[in-house]
Amino acid sequence: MVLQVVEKFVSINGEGRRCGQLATFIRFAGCNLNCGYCDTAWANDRKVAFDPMTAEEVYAYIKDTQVTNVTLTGGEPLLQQDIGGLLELLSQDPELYVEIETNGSVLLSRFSGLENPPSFTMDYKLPSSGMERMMALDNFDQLTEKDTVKFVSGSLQDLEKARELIDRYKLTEKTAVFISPIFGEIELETIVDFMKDNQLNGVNMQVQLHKIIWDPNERGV
Ligand SMILES: C[S@@+](CC[C@H](N)C(=O)[O-])C[C@H]1O[C@@H](n2cnc3c(N)ncnc32)[C@H](O)[C@@H]1O
Ligand SMILES: Nc1nc2[nH]cc(C(=O)O)c2c(=O)[nH]1
Ligand code: SF4
Ligand SMILES: [Mg+2]
Repeated sequence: MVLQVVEKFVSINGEGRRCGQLATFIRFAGCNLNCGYCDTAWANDRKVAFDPMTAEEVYAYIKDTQVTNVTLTGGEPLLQQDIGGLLELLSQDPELYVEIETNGSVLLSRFSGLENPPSFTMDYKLPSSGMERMMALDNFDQLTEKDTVKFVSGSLQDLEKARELIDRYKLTEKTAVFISPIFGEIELETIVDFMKDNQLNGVNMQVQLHKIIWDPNERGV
C-alpha cells in the first residue's frame, strides 16, 4: 500500500502545540472537503503530482531529517489508505512526537485502537468554511489532553459558534483549544476582544507563524 505524498520538508511548526519548534512535515494529496479559505487547495487537485511512498519510506525520510517533531497534514491525511500503517510504525519510535492535522469530518474513533496514538489536531470547520455540515460531532468525545481542537475563524459568526461549542462540550477541560484567524480575513484585535468579552479562559489565540516569516503562498515552508 502506498501513501500519496505531495511535499515533505523541514521547517518550524507555524501552528499548534509545538508552534515555533522544528518539525518534519509530510503533506498528503487529496481532501473530501473544499473549504472556501483553503491555503493548500493545490494539494487537493485530482491531477496533483505525488510521490507514491510506503510507510517504511516515509519513516526513513523522517529519521533522516533528525528532527523529532513530525506533522502529518494535507489535504486530509486520515483519508490515505495506509495512514493506519504509518501511524502504527511512527508510534513504535519513542523519539518521535507526531501530530496529525485533520479536518473534523473523519471519525477519530477509527484510530482509537492505536497503542501510542499521535496528537490529533481536529479542525472544526466553522460557517465561513462552507463545510460545517460535514463535521462529525462525535469526534469531540474522542479528544484527550494530548490533542487539540482548532477553530479557524473569519467572522464574528464563526467566533460565536466556536464559543458555543467550547461551552457545550466543555472543550477546555479535555483538550487544548486554539482559535486562529483565516489568514488576512479578520482583524486580530477582533479575536482578542471577543475572547475578553466572552471570558474565553484556557483558549489559545494563534496566528500562522510561517505566513509571517515567508510569503503566505510559499510552498515547502
Ligand atoms: C491545509 S489544512 C490540512 C489538514 C486538514 N485538511 C485540515 O483542514 O485540518 C491544515 C490547517 O490549515 C488551516 N488553514 C487552511 N487555510 C487557511 C487559511 N487561509 N488561514 C488559516 N488557516 C488555514 C486549516 O484550517 C487547517 O487547520
Ligand atoms: N511551517 C508550517 N507549519 C505548519 N503547521 C501546520 C501546517 C499545515 O499546513 O498543516 C504547516 C505548514 O504548512 N507550514
Ligand atoms: S479540509 Fe483542510 S485541506 Fe481540505 S479543503 Fe479544508 S483546509 Fe483544505
Ligand atoms: Mg498550512
